[in-house]
Amino acid sequence: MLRLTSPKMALDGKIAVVTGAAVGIGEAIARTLLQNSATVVLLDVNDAAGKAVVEDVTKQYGEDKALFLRCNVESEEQIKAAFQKTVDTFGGIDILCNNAGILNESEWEKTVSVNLLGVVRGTYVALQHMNKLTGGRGGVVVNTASMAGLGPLVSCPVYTATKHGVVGFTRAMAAASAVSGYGVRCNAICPHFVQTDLITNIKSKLGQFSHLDDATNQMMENTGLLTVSEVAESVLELVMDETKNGDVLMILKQGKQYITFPSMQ
Ligand SMILES: NC(=O)c1ccc[n+]([C@@H]2O[C@H](COP(=O)([O-])OP(=O)(O)OC[C@H]3O[C@@H](n4cnc5c(N)ncnc54)[C@H](O)[C@@H]3O)[C@@H](O)[C@H]2O)c1
Ligand SMILES: CCCCC[C@H](O)/C=C/C=C\C=C\C=C\[C@@H](O)[C@@H](O)CCCC(=O)O
Repeated sequence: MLRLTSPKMALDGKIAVVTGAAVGIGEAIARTLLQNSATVVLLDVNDAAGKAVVEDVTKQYGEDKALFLRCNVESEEQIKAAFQKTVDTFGGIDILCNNAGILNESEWEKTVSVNLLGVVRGTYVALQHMNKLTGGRGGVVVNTASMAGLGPLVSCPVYTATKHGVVGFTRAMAAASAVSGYGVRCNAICPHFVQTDLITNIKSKLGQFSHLDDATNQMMENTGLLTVSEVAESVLELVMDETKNGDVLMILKQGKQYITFPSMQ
């Protein structure tokens, strides 16, 4: 295939928004998109860390390639403002990575609000800008689910529910977009355990299920930990491969695999 640009230029001119981008997987996603020439808006509630990432990547990629905006994905108002600022500043949105997420079985309603409702809010607001039927130029949404979106974690039933919801929402949105002609692809990643803050002090995050942490800790020991870069590379694959819509990519230490779901027909 004749490449008109180098692979690293593949996202030149594309505008990406990444939620939960200040640290962890989101930071790695933002850096990987920048490395491939996208312009990236980083959204998070951690101002200090988010601004530090932007300061660092600006040295590497130049001015006007990255912007940090404080945005709590629990607030539709803040999401609308951040996305409008993105469009006003850079001219549109081509890529959305709904990545922000927490693990807290005590504050389980907050977990639902961030992990599931935050993905719905982000997708619906982004569609107002990306949908070809309403003046957008199409694009792709990649949602960060989890292996807990494919199978239950005994120690965190609500977290499990949110991630199952992200997988289901992503697949349904992908179908709705395809049938409606929105021109927006929707995909999800399901990483196994990744070395980030989210999995530190797990027992303190399990609430009434803290006595069940052994099974999860044992699984973590058995499977090993993914790096954030390994996860970000999978996000890049789903962003760049325009054949992917409604796809769910499981990411394990030993490799990655697209999930096949039972046919409903
Ligand atoms: N670490 C893992 O083992 C693992 C595995 C699979 C999936 N995930 C998922 O990956 C995503 C990123 O998690 P991580 O491991 O990088 O965790 P992390 O705690 O290192 O980073 C999460 C980021 O999201 C931000 N955030 C939290 N609540 C927010 C909100 N309301 N609005 C905006 N930003 C918010 C945090 O400030 C932080 O910067 C989450 O959705 C998580 O469920 C993590
Ligand atoms: C308490 C840690 C939460 C980490 C959340 C993060 O999203 C990582 C998830 C990684 C793996 C999840 C695997 C789920 C496997 C299930 O299908 C089941 O096989 C697990 C059985 C053991 C258990 O702890 O429930």
